[in-house]
Amino acid sequence: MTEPDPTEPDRTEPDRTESDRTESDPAGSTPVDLHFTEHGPADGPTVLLSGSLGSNLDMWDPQAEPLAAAGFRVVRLDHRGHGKSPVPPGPYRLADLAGDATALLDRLGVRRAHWVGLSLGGMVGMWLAAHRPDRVATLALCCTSTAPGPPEGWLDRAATVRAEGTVAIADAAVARWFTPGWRAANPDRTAHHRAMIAATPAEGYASCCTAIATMRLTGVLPRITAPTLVLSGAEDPATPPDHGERIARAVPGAALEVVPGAAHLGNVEQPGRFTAALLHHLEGNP
Ligand SMILES: O=C(O)CCC(=O)CC(=O)O
Repeated sequence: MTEPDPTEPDRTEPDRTESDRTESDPAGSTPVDLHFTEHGPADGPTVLLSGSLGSNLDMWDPQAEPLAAAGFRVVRLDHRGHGKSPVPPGPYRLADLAGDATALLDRLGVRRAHWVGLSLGGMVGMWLAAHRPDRVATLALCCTSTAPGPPEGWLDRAATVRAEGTVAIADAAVARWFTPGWRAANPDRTAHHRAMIAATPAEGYASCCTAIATMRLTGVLPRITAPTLVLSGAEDPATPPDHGERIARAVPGAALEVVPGAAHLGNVEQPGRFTAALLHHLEGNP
């Protein structure tokens, strides 16, 4: 049984609209052709890296080469409305983002992939593992949540971005992505990630905020059968470790690791710890 989640009082009832639509249309709306890159051997087991709101696939720079060197075919994607992927008009649902990812796997001829998702990428991974278990070999859920704050906050953020652009939220977001110490020690890399957020199309960013505001994941976690690792950043203000703990309790057999010295983009701030944990998980579940 999933425990009631006191932080998501208005997300505990099943979302009839979402479940009706996902049962009749598990792939969501018409998929778009996502932008992606590949590293590593084409015949290796596929690892799909799926990132956070406001990012592009460069956020996985610290992991791409090490995972490829370990023999994995590493596929990094830009969500719809992000990076170099198309920007269909919103709002979006997690089902839409998951449908784009399965369409990409189809294009690549991959039946099942190891899913590594951070924040929004983890939310899409939870959706996919629950609704399309045939496509997910293993699941790594990094710095993510089933309820990262009240839906109104996400709808307010979407409205701000639609009115003023992503530049309006870039400073606040990058302050959640990295600890103050890391930002002070890495001003160029902080500026690079701030620019990544500010370059995200407003329609894409805002529409993904709506996907987060309307998602209903808590009830489906017990269905997940993929071997699951939950990684949290000890200093993550956006999806704090107790959010990861709740996921790890609800997904059968899930392992949990809390990484010290990491805020929201823990894979960038603590690349060694994150990559080692991912490799241990992937190699332990071939
Ligand atoms: O990063 C995500 O995918 C969702 C959480 C978030 O937006 C963190 C932030 O930038 O504030």
